[in-house]
Amino acid sequence: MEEGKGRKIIMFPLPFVGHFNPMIQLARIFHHRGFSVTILHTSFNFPDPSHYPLFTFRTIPHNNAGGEDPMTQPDVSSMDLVAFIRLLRQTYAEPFRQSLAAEVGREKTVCCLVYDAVWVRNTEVAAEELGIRRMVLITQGVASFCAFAALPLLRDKNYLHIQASRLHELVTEVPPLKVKDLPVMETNEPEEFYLIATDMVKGANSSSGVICNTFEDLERLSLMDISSKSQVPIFPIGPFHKHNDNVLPTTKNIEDHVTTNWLNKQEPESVIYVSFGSLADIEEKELLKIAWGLRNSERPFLWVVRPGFVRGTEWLEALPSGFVENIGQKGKFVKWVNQLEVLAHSAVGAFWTHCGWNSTLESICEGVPMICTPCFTDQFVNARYIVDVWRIGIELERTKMDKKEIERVLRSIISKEGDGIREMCSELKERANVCLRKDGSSSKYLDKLVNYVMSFDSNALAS
Ligand SMILES: O=c1ccn([C@@H]2O[C@H](COP(=O)(O)OP(=O)(O)O[C@H]3O[C@H](CO)[C@@H](O)[C@H](O)[C@H]3O)[C@@H](O)[C@H]2O)c(=O)[nH]1
Repeated sequence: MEEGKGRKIIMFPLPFVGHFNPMIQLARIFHHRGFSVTILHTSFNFPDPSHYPLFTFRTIPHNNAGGEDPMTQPDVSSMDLVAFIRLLRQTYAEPFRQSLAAEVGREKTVCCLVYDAVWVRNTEVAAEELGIRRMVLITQGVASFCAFAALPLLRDKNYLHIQASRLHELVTEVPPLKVKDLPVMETNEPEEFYLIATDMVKGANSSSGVICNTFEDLERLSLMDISSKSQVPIFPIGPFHKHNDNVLPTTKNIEDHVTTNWLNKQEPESVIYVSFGSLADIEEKELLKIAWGLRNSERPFLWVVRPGFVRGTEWLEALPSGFVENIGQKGKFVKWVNQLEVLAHSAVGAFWTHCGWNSTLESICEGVPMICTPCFTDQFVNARYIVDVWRIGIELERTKMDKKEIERVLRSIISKEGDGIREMCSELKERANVCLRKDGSSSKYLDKLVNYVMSFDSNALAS
């Protein structure tokens, strides 16, 4: 399709896998509709552009011209995520403004900026100065966005510092969430976290529109909720990765082939796939509980243990000597996998996940039941919806995790007890397929989005 021909969209992703992947998938969706796309990316975590030949990439340098990169200083690696995001926002605010101005000066066909909701203030000011329309991408679910939007109210009502004895109470302002599901985070900078979360909502509400990686049938009530509170158009066009086989190009390495060969040898729906995404880390003692629980469940498992996953040590050193050898072919440990391929493999019977939004959607699209161990922010919200609303998973709380409980949950989800969950998974998978058909809700919203962006003037001064 050629609708967007001659028009350029500038995109500004947050440089983490869980945020970059959906932005690139969205870029491919726009490209498919004829737009050209330039990605402005921080020098930190700069991707290999040769993997994404459809797009132009420009590096945004850090703010310490000629000096050391503030993002790679030794003390940065020990920072908590909130402090890290604060530093990221400070480091790239002015360089982003200059990069955007240079891009707009060079290109007369720019019709809008699409940026990750977390960047907010830096981008708002820069885009407004240049008269560029800005649209926000929410890489999380809409239910969690609604919970972020409710944070000021919840803070006024003192929910954010509630006693441990009330953690299981329903929060009537944001049902079906319980106090323990509120999208908060353990951090040394709680005020900064509150600022990032509330800025994100304000930034979205003052933008020209919000693009969400979700579909109407999945989050209907939450979509109605934000639409009723916000003046800006909302475009739920997900799941992004299912548009036109929008699978990101990956270079296959030997490890991927070995993993596929191993999966090919397993019984259908027998394997527990374990991955906690790209950011969460765990304590050494948690690693041990997971390892023993997996072993004792006697189910085959595929476990992603990426570097940095265990706080302060290498995972292999944390396990008793001989543990991996004793597991033998029953379990497989890998640093990283092609998750979409793994979830689509017929041998996979359940996904033990931290409930990051991409993993949640990917699992829904493949109809795989989930075991939910959320670690921070939106993951708590996603877990509640997976377990209580969509009924496609079982909760395995991080604080309650011990080897017996793990063993029990792993055995039950793969057995007859998991039948009801599997039925709901198939139903939801089908609904995800339907929304992407020509007359499905996500396809219709995408047409609306394309027409909307087409209505923006190139390098528009009007807003
Ligand atoms: O071995 C692996 C592990 C992960 N992935 C991919 O990496 C992405 C991980 O994304 P997600 O599941 O969302 O987890 P995080 O990396 O933790 O994502 C961050 O960003 C998400 C979107 O904002 C939030 O929902 C999470 O809470 C936040 O931690 C997914 O696309 C996976 O397919 C792989 O390809 N291979």
